[in-house]
Amino acid sequence: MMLHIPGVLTPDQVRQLRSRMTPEAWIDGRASVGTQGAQVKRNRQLAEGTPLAQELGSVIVRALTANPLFFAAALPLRILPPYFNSYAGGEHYGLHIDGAIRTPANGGQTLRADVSTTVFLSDPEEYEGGELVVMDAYGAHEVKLPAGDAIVYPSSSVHRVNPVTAGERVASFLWTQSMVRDDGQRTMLFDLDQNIQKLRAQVGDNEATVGLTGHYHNLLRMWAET
Ligand SMILES: O=C(O)CCC(=O)C(=O)O
Ligand SMILES: [Fe+2]
Repeated sequence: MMLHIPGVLTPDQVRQLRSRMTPEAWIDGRASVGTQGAQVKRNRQLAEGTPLAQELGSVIVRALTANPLFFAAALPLRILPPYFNSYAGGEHYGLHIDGAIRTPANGGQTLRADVSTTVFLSDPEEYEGGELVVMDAYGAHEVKLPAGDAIVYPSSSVHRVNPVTAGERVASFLWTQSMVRDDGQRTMLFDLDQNIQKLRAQVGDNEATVGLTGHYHNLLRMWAET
């Protein structure tokens, strides 16, 4: 499932994060990638594990974990400390797949990447190109969102970032291990959850909505690892 989550960060939070990213903080993005990714990755990132990356990353993690849509879609068990990237002057990230197993720079707990997230920190008007393109069985999906919005997509999908031909595209990206490993199961749980919530808003709670909520939790009980 691909899901657009609007307003994860407020405009003020975006401004504050951006103001901390001074030019000298950026390093070659190939520092955090395997050999295949290194051949197609041309961008810059904040160095992993530094106090700056940790501080800015914790703003992103707090905002995402407090967001009901992110929680319902990703069902997070563990979140790797977020990364920050910048693309300008034709920089891009060619077709690749995110590695399955990730260990934080500071030696924290290893996780399995189930859900990939990009939080946009530049508005679409600030740059040309730079679309995140995610492939799935239904084709190629181009994503370019307002600053503060996020996209989540399965880490199992091949994707790329188109060259940024003018301006600068700044984003945060991160990997989540979900309590539910399988994207199809997560999608079913998300759809069920969202429809139960719609129903409860329309008719309030009754025996049927309680029963459906029970069904949601029983599926989660069947599929979740904690
Ligand atoms: O910049 C993005 O939106 C995604 C970056 C990406 O795919 C990666 O670093 O693996
Ligand atoms: Fe990626």
